[in-house]
Amino acid sequence: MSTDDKKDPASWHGAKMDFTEAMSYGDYLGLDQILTAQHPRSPNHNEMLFIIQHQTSELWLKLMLHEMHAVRANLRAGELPPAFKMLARVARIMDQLVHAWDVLATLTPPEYSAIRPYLGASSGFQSHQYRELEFILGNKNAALLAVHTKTTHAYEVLERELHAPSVYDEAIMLLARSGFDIAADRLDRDWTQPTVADESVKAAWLSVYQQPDKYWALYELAEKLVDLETAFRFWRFRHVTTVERVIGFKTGTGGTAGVSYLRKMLDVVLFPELFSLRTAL
Ligand code: HEM
Ligand SMILES: N[C@@H](CC(=O)c1ccccc1NC=O)C(=O)O
Repeated sequence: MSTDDKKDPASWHGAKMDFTEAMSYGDYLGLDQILTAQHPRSPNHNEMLFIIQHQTSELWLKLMLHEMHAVRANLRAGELPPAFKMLARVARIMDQLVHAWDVLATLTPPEYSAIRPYLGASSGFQSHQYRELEFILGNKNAALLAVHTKTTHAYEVLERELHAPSVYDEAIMLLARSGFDIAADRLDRDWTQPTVADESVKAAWLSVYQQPDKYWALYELAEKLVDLETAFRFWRFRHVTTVERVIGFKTGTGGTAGVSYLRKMLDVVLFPELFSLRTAL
């Protein structure tokens, strides 16, 4: 690099400097929109943390949904290797969100209490992307559509997802196509209902785990799903413990009892047979 280079505003180590005609980093990423979407409502310094923590979570949720829709399509098409790759990615994203709680836990009760009155009735309970993720994983609950206005895109998406087989339903259909004897009412059911444990599904997964060499792809699928559910459980646990640390046992802004509601959610089992079969191994 010559001294001239350092002085020339059109060149720094050969880097392109003029983007009047070309697409720049910020153009490509839509940074003008993203970086002007933080609107603190309180005078409190810590609200920026609260906003960015949620916005980044929503971006990761968006990617998780993008991946999970593709996982379901790949399972349906019997394309397992790409589905494995995506499931592994989603589990790692979930791990990242688990660790993100460490940042939010730096928010102390008095700091949050200064922000909370400005949140009104808004709550993560109303996150349509979170609800869609629960639905695509099989934790269906039609009653929760009501927080979304009927005419909105979010409502339509959630309604469509409520009626569609979950990723786990697709895995079970794959078991049947692989020759396992799955109960007919498990293969064609009311998809709006949450996953319920089924003995024929448990027996099929048990065979897979008893002969991994014979059923390697299904075995790998099962373990990828267990990885994902494990990460999700950690997320739920960190949520409720962080909430207890920050607001104690106050009622939630979304109207639920708060910590006791979130604790109840720790009982949700997304892929029941994949966990219950372990006792038999
Ligand atoms: C100080 C931080 C937080 C507090 C005090 C808090 C508190 C709560 C409470 C009390 C609920 C129950 C619903 C209600 O009545 O409002 C809830 C639900 C929820 N929160 Fe948070 N939360 C916090 C951070 C977060 C973060 C960072 C996320 C990430 C996106 C999040 C996502 C959710 C979701 C998705 C629900 C619905 C859970 C379900 O229905 O199973 N929350 N939160
Ligand atoms: N439910 C929380 C409020 C809350 O956490 C929240 C409010 C607005 C936007 C995101 C939120 N995060 C998760 O619920 C509370 O009761 O304090």
